[in-house]
Amino acid sequence: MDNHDHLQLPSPSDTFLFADRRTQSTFEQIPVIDLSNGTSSDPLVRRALADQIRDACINIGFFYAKNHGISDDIINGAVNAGKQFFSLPENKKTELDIRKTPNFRGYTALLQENTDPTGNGDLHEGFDIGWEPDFFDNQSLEAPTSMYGANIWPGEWPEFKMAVLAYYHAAVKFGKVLFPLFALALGLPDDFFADKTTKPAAIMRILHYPPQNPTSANSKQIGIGAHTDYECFTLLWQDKVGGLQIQNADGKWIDAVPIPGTLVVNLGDQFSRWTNDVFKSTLHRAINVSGAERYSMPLFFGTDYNVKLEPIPTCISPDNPQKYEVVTAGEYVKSRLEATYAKGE
Ligand SMILES: O=C(O)CCC(=O)C(=O)O
Ligand SMILES: [Fe+2]
Repeated sequence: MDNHDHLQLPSPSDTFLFADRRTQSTFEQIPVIDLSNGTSSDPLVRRALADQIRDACINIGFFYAKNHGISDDIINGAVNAGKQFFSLPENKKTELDIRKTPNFRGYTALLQENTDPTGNGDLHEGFDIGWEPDFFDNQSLEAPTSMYGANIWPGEWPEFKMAVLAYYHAAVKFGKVLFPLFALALGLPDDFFADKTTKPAAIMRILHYPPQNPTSANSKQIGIGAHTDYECFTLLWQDKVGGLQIQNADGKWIDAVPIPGTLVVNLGDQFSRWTNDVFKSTLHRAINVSGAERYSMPLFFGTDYNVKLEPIPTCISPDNPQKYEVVTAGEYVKSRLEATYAKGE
């Protein structure tokens, strides 16, 4: 006997037809999910966790993950490295201009990005890194597409690289805990995404949002314009300042207030495509009217470049026919990134 008698595994007849479970919920709150058992092998524990994740994904597209296992030291190391980097003179930062790299790595200046196509540029600056083969194994630095390949780093500053990579590794590791739970949440085998995330397309950013005048908060220039993310899911660390907002089905902006010790997890458009919109990639934006500098660190976790974003059969029904043409994950993200950076050219 164990203490899970009250929990039931789904019987085969319960096999979810997710297409019929989509909701248009008008959420006001974002749930907090405790991931301390995220790596448990107990099927009942995993099922219970996956059920919470499924509810959040179907109704909201966002949740807070607590007990994610990334230490404060690692988080603070990366944020502080970012703060120091952003305080460098502009010409030092633009030496690493993201538009000079073929694989979207490096520095983005204020207003250089335009995440909402109707906006006039985003009021943040950023520094981006991504997956390099050496991070996880000894494969050669073959670059099958321009999305892979080396990062660029500020010269003669090894501490910066170490601190940022330490967070990167830790966040990727946590992402690898979540992928099987998302699979379970979709009624799929635990390892459904394993062979699709061998070279994970995981771009990490450190973002700096200078404060903006509250009276301009509805203008076309905000911290990051309204958008959905491009990959499967995003892990976002945010500081205590606040400013992230999420739109519910009524069009109301709900504050994703900072909760210390948590990461915000939100779904992106790769997952909308896998699930034919059953899992929501919810519109969000950030506006920093706090008067203080704001820092955040998103990590966008997608599948390997060549994986096709084919809808999962249980997410299709006569009432929810296939919505998206099948494209590869990498080409999809690349086209979205190109559009985001087109403004500053
Ligand atoms: O900084 C934030 O709170 C949100 C960042 C974001 O939405 C993004 O980078 O896609
Ligand atoms: Fe986002």
